[in-house]
Amino acid sequence: KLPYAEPFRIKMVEEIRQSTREEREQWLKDANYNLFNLKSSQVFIDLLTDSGTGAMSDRQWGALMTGDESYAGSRSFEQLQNAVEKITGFKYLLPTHQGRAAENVLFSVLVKEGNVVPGNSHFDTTKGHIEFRKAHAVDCTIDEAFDINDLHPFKGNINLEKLEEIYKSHPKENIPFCLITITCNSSGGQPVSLENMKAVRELSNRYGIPVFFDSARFAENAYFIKKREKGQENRSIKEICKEIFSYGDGMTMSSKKDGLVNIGGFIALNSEEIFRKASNFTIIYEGFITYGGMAGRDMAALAVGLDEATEFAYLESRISQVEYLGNKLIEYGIPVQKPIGGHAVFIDSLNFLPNVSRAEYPAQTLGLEIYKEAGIRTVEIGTLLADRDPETRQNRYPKLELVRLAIPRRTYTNNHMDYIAAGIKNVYERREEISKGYKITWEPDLLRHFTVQLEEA
Ligand SMILES: Cc1ncc(COP(=O)(O)O)c(/C=N/[C@@H](Cc2ccccc2)C(=O)O)c1O
Repeated sequence: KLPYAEPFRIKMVEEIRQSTREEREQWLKDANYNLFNLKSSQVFIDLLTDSGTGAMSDRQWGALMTGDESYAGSRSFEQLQNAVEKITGFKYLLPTHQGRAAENVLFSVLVKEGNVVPGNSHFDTTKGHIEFRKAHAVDCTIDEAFDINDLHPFKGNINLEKLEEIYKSHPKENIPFCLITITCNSSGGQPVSLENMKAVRELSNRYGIPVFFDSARFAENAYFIKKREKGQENRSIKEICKEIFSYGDGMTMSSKKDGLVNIGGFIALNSEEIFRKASNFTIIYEGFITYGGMAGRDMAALAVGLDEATEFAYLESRISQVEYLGNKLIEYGIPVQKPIGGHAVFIDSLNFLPNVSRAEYPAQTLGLEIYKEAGIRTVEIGTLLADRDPETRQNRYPKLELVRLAIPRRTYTNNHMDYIAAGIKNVYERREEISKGYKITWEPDLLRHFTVQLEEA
C-alpha cells in the first residue's frame, strides 16, 4: 500500500515573503489589532480564510478564456446549470456574486420579522442575514460538538429533540425553514451524517417545514460521510452529494469554498414559486437571472470547479493536509477541536490561554500572538464573531472560543504545515506569560468581527 500523494502537480507559483517580529508588532498596531486590516504583503502564511483563497486548476483557467459574457442566455450559465443539476439534482439555479448574496436573495423571499430559523450552527453572515431581518437563528447542534475532546464523527449533527421542541413551540408559518450547514463551520468544520439529514427531513416533513442547506463545504461533508458513515465507503462522492441534496428543498452556496473559485455563489432549488420570487430579488440585488453578479468566465470556471471538488482524490489530498496539521498540533499537546475539521484546525483558546479573561477576547489574543511569532494570519471564531445580543447589546460568549487555521485549497505544501505547527508550538511554550488581552475601541452594529478596532487591555 502506498501513501496518498496530491493528484496534481504545480504549474504556477506566487512568491511569499517573511518579515521580522519588530515589523509585525508595528503592523498590528497600525491594524488596530484586527488581523483583517493587515496587507497581504505583511502576511507570510495566510490562514484567515479558505474562502476564495484556493488555487484554480488549468482546466478552470482554460474555461475562463472561453467564458460567454452574453447578458442573457450565456453558454457559461448553461454549463453551470448542468454542473449544479448533475451534482445536486436541483432544477432551478440563480447565480449570485457570493454566498451572503445568495442568503440575501433567498432570505428576502423566505424570512420575515419574528421568524425562527432552527438548524445546526449558522455561520456569521447567514446569522447576520437572519437577524438583520429581525428573525432568530436557533442553534440545535448536538451537545457533543462543544466538547473538543469528544470524538463524535459527526459533530455537525442536529439534536432532533431540540429541533422538535422548536417545531412544537412555534406555528409552522413562523418557521420558514430549517437550515443545515454542511460542514458546520462554527463548531469546527464538522460534518453532518446522512442519517441525521434524513431524520431532520422526516421530522420537518411531519411538521410541514422546508429544509435548506448552507452548502459552502458540501463536498468535504460528503467525503466525511464516505469515510466515516457505515455503508457509504463504496459510494462515489457525487452519489453521496446527490443523496445529501435529496433531503433538502434547496441550497445556498458560497462557491468560494467547495466551488474552488475566487468569487461566486448561487441558490439552487426545486420550487418554481420560490424561484420566481427569488428571481425578482436577484434582478434587484445581483443582476439578470442568468448571471447574477458573476461574469460569464467565472461561471465557466465554477462549473469546472464543482466537478473537480466532488472527486475523491482531490478531497482526500485536501482533507489529509488539514488532518496532518491538526495531528501535529495534537502531538505538541495543543488543545484543538477533535476530530479535525474538513477545512481548518480550530484551537481551543480558553485551554491554550487560561490566564486571559474571556472579557479580553482570548481567541483574538492568541491569533495576534501567532501572527507576531511567525507571520501567520488566522481568524477568531469566538466572542468577536458571535456579536452582541441584538436586544441586550451584551457580548454573547459562545461555548467555544476558537482560533481557526483555515487551509486554502491546493495552495500550501506540508512544509508550510510544519512551519505553522512550529510557530504555534513556540507560543504554546510561553503561554503562561500571556495574561493580558484586548479591549474594543470601536465596533459596527452587525458582523463586527470584520471591522472591529481593538487596543491592548
Ligand atoms: C458556512 C458559510 N456560509 C456562508 C458563508 C458566506 O459566504 P460568502 O459571502 O463569504 O461567499 C460563509 C463564509 N465564510 C467565510 C467568512 C469569513 C470568516 C472569517 C474570515 C473571512 C471570511 C469563512 O468561513 O471564512 C460560510 O462559511
